[in-house]
Amino acid sequence: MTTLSFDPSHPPKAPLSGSNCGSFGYTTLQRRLPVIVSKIVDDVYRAYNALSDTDPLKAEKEQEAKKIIETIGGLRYELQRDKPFRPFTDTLPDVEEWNQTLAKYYPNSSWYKASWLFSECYLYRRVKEAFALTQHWRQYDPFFEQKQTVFKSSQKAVVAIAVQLMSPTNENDHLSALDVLVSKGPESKGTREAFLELTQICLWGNATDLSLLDNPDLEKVEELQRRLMGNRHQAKNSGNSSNTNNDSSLSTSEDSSTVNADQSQREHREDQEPTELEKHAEKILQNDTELLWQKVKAMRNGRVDIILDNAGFELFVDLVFADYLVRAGFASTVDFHAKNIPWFVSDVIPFDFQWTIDQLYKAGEDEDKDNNATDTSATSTSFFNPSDVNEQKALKDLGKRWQNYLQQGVWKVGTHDFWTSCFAFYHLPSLPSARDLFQDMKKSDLWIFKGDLNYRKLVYDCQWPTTTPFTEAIGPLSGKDIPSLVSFRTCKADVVVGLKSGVKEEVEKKAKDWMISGEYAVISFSP
Ligand SMILES: O=P(O)(O)OC[C@H]1O[C@](O)(CO)[C@@H](O)[C@@H]1O
Repeated sequence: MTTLSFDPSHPPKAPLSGSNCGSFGYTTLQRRLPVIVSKIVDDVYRAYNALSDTDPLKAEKEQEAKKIIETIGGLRYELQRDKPFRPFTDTLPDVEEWNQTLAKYYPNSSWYKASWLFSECYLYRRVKEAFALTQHWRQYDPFFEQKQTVFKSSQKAVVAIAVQLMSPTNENDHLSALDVLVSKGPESKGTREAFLELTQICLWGNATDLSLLDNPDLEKVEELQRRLMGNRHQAKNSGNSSNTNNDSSLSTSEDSSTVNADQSQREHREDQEPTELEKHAEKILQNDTELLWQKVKAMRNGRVDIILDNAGFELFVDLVFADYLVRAGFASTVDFHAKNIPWFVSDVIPFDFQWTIDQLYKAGEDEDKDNNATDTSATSTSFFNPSDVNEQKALKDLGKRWQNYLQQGVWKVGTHDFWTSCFAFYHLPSLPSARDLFQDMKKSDLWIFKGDLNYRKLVYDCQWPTTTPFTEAIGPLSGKDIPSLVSFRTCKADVVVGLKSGVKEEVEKKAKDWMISGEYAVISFSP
């Protein structure tokens, strides 16, 4: 392996590490990861118990499943006893790089000695190894069921957004709300307002990820989404599934085609309570939305790359945002980057991506089976099943539109081992194994990084003072030959940069756990 221009074990500042007692890294290694690992054991146990007696390979599958359970149990033991890292033994294409990195940069290192970032990535790669060493379970995603369950609890929010985007704005009008908004062109007020609202929805979609919720309380997830999408739900719950919701820019501006009407609605709104999204805007501690808008506004038929984070509701709102960029004419292609292997519990793998779109266009239809890699999960009714025909139609239309984007190459979904390596994004321009990815991504106009882990990898997960400029913390990624990039991230790890002086002290007074609770966020832009 060629020598790296940045030694992954020596970031530019002291790394976050499990060795710092009381840090979130420590809590994660001590408490959170053992729970996550135990849930994998439970999942595999359930999966092999659900194997059909008529399956001729049942005995073989069962034997392999027991081996996986034993291996994962061993992994938990190594983690809890802080045993030294060992090399990987499977034959996946990234093994050589992992093993060379371990040997060169982490000799004699272990879970609590290494950086938190490395240890955590190593753990998920070891989980993959346990499955990769089998014949029948190599494609199995032990997190799929959890992702599915939580996404199901997002149905109300998903339906509400779909209805808002897809419903005609009035009876004589066949155009959907989003189309009306963007039909006035990129410079129009409606297009800008839709942008402002959708960036926030896209941002806060990152607040409910499964690795943070050890025991996801589905009611809490729903409540959070209800609060964020508050005004949409009020409209929906009052039986109004078309666009008469006055508090949302997706339904107000220009949908009556007169700016005057829009203005009077805005004036009327001034007397009202701020919307939930407006209230949440105060919690965006670095908010570069305006800089991002200036960039996006100047783009015509460009290329956007979205480095995805979580499946479920977050993926859904990412797709909504990508749809907006296409319909407004800012982007003619969107390249989505998913993970190659199950990662940090709820990260999107390509199967999740297609599955999500499938569930939308199949809304309300009966179907036979869902297929994870084994025959263990079966459902007899469709995943989304709203009783209202307009709601069903909105989901279906959205799903069909997105499927068309995929078929026409407007949207592309790719993976690369770089995203599930141990490397921080500092290494993207210089890592030989990522050269193809980097060369391709350089053709883009804008990179959008979703979520906490991507942010940690952007800023190398180290102990930066919070006032460090974002462009400094991302090192080589702020270089001249790199496209503009933005990170949409709710804060779930103890590293935050880009704050004005005094902000940290202020927010600390309000919430001691502000860095890790997912309640606060940043939208950080690098031109
Ligand atoms: O899904 P996200 O937003 O990348 O978050 C991943 C989570 O996992 C962690 O990396 C730790 O397990 C946290 O930093 C973060 O809360």
